[in-house]
Amino acid sequence: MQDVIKALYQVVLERKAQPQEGSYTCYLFEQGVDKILKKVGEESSEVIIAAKNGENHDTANEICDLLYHLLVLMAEQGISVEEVNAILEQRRQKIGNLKQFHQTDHNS
Ligand SMILES: N=c1c2ncn([C@@H]3O[C@H](COP(=O)(O)OP(=O)(O)OP(=O)(O)O)[C@@H](O)[C@H]3O)c2ncn1[C@@H]1O[C@H](COP(=O)(O)O)[C@@H](O)[C@H]1O
Repeated sequence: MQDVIKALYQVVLERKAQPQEGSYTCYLFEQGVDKILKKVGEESSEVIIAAKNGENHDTANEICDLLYHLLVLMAEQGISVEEVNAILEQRRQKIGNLKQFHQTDHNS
């Protein structure tokens, strides 16, 4: 999934640098941050509705729409995939260490 996200983010960055006719990504950049935020909000709601309906395939599709719009938001704000990755990795290690610490604490 990480490779696909990186590849999609590259396309989004390319669209930002080189506007193309008929590109939805370029349309979002032209409209600006408020439009991108509105789409992130809409797509989040659609994920919630699909999940409540219990249709996993629909939910997965809505998650893809949300991820795409989040990547557009990241590009608009100048946040790289590597930055998000690094934060997730730090949390994974920190929370993993904390769990280990509590387990050792309980067992001693
Ligand atoms: N992953 C996506 C992706 N997910 C969703 N969408 C678009 O997001 C839009 C969301 O649909 P909506 O009905 O909510 O919105 P709308 O009514 O079309 O438009 P507005 O509400 O924004 O006015 C649709 O037009 C989808 O085509 C995407 N558009 C592009 N991508 C990727 O971005 C790449 C570049 O696309 P272009 O920029 O269009 O060349 C593509 O190859 C894809 O990989």
